Amino acid sequence: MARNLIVGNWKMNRTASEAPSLVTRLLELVPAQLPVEVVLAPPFTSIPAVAQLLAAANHRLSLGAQNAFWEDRGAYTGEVSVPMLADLGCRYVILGHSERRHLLGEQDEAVNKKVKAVLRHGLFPILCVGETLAERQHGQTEAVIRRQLDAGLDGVAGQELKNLTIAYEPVWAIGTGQAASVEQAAEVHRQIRSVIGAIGGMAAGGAEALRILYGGSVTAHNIGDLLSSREIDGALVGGACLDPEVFAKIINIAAEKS
Ligand SMILES: O=C[C@H](O)COP(=O)(O)O
Repeated sequence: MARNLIVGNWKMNRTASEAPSLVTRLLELVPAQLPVEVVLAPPFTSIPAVAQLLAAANHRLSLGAQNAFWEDRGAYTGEVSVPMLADLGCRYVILGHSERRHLLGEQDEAVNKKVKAVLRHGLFPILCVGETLAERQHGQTEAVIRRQLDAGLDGVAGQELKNLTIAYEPVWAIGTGQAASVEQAAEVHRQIRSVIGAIGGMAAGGAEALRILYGGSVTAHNIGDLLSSREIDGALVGGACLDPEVFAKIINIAAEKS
């Protein structure tokens, strides 16, 4: 498994008719074999179109989703289950994104059920955690991260943690153009590693293999510096992944750093 992981979270952007031009251009710009793992996470409606293009191009890019429900099937209007995503070829599922927590009221308990459902079906959850600006200013960053990890991973067995990726996304850095500094990100990544180490009952350093991504205003200009820190194992990219030229630059810089 490649150490670095770059995930493009399209959020609620691009229709299914618009998706192919973005992906086709990206595939032209990025080599088929990469020393870095790349995941495209389009909206649910574009997943089939993107899956088809990736399969036809025989490219090693993976597919991800931006959310999933915890039950497999049933009367849950508007929800999409993990088996439905697996059936479309999704490998990763982003969970607990701050936009879902803050704009849609998603609670830790729901995030936890989703993490467990994704693991149960053999897919890979990307659990997002991060503090607001007010929480950082009040010195609560570590406590917030610890709460989100403890609650989000409640009941997850130690051996399942190897399939988990964490994305540290300070809310104040998302879509603002003001990314966290490498030092700020690395400090929180160290805290995350220590919390996960404790949850997994690992000895000190045992959580070293855990992949922790940074997200929040990642660009082609700052990805190189971010990945120079050994604490940062990749990026969850929002706005910049919608421009194939920029996203390809990010991927190619990450490949050089791998
Ligand atoms: O999931 C991606 C993050 O929310 C970051 O978004 P951004 O790169 O537009 O700041």
